Amino acid sequence: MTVLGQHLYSTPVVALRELVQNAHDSIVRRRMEDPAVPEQHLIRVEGDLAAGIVRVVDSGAGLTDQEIHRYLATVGVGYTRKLREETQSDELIGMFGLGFLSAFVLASKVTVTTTSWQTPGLGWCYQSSNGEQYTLTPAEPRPVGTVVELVLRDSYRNLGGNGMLAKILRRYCALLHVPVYIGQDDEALNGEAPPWRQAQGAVVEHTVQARRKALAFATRFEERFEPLCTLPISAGPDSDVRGLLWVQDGATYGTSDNRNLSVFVRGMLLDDDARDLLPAWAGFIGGVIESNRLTPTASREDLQRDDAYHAAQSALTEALIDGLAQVARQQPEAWRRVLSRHNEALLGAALCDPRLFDLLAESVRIPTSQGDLSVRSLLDKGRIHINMGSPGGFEDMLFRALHMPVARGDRYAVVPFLREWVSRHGGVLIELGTEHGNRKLFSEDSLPANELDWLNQVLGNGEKLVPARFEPTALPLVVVHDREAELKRRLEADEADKRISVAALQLVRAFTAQLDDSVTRRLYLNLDNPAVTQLLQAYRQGHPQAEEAAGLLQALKVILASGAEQGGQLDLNAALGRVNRIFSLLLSA
Ligand SMILES: Nc1ncnc2c1ncn2[C@@H]1O[C@H](COP(=O)(O)OP(=O)(O)OP(=O)(O)O)[C@@H](O)[C@H]1O
Repeated sequence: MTVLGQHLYSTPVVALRELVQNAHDSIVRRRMEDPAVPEQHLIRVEGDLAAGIVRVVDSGAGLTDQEIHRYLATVGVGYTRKLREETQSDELIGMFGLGFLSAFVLASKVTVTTTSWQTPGLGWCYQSSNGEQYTLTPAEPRPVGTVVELVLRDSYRNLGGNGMLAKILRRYCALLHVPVYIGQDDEALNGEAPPWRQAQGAVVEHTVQARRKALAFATRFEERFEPLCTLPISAGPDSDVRGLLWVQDGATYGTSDNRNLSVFVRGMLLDDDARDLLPAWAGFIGGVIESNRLTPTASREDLQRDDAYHAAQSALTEALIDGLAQVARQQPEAWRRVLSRHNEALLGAALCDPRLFDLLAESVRIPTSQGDLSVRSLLDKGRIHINMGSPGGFEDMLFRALHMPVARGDRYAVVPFLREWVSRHGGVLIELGTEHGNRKLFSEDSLPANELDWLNQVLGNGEKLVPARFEPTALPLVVVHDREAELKRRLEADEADKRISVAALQLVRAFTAQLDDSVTRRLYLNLDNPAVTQLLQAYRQGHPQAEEAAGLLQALKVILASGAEQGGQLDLNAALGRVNRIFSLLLSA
């Protein structure tokens, strides 16, 4: 009893939902069985704060004394399941024969007064303080239906307030098909049907007015964000899921997960955090859905991962992709806001589905050294440059000199997105800092061995010297860090080992084994640069000042590198000293 009553549910408040659900099922039963059934049915939940009492009143089928013994008082057995199996009804909610027990968690005494439609002249009163022992006595007949009265335990007395009851039940019962009234209210808390039930036919019409209604509905459900625009979900052949998704109006980062999905089964809220039904990339999506096919677990707070669940998952992904495409087509202003709020998440999303990629390819923005730009404005003669290092590296310096933006490969999803983009739309992606990328940026050339030796001596600080030709020609030389070698070092560092699992580590090792880290820095010397050509000429002619002039270039290298990164390895003060010395040498000559 303790396990079933107390530990099955995450919160004792669920008991209120269970009682309203029983009232609902009893009304459905009466509609099916009682030929003289009244037109109007209702459920009324009344609280008495001072007395610490809650009453749930229904105009349902009521129970006979036999039924009380057999169904209400027997754990794991319910008339509801029997009826459900006989009629295959989609309306009945209960199935496990357990929910009523949860009342004893909230209440020190439960009294059920009931009159069955089968015996309208008789009343029965069930009473129990623990669900194990109970009494059943005849009572004054009441109008057909049932009153369940809870005398609340001290710790739950606040549930006796009508305001509190309304707050709780508004969430659970928002989509229930029978009106639920609180206290003496004459307006039901679930009076307004959700937008998808109001629409004629299967598909929600997309008029401005319908959109406004849907947005107002979404606003009531989304607690943390303002909904930005809504996306309808209609039932299809594989899944009966219907409802509404919306894009949240709050900035996300690539991996933010604010998915928020409430699932109603047969009109009753089952799970208000069913985020796994939404695709993982939809971190900026909220929604409400309903279905009769999804199967609750016994606690009725989660869903079984069955065929219906997987069908619902696919239906939601489809609705999401179609819905976003529709917003892009029909609501340009909302679409602009979607793009600006969730740019980073959408970059990642685009990689998960080719249709999303098509939708977003031209409109998402790529973070670059010059701010966020569309892929088109990053293209330079069919080439897109991407910095595989962190910002502030030589790549940024080089591209600043070229007046060209370079994409930031250190940001979420940028590298795979750009790779996908060029594979679909053509163009060349130059990944700077990788050997492959460098070869595209610097066309390597050669020099005689003696010249290379001398240059190494006067310009080098342990880098590999590579004679090359590159833009801008005004730049005589640049030190380039090998990003793959850096990555290899980082991945193989001991501290990384501690943070990752053995399996992941094996993968990492397999990957890094392929990376050549024998060269960590290359010094590209620009043979198109006038200073470099003159220097080489001076060396060849045995010019007495050739070494001093080289010293100036070496100083420039150090100064540029210190502005870029890891200048710490080079002596900036010595370089500045050399500039001063050569300066005074020139002027005194
Ligand atoms: N208000 C009510 N009016 C009429 N019958 C009721 C009422 N509440 C409970 N019952 C009867 O008692 C049975 C047991 O109820 P209980 O809440 O324990 O389980 P259930 O609703 O059948 O299933 P679940 O555990 O899935 O909610 C019901 O099947 C129904 O026959």
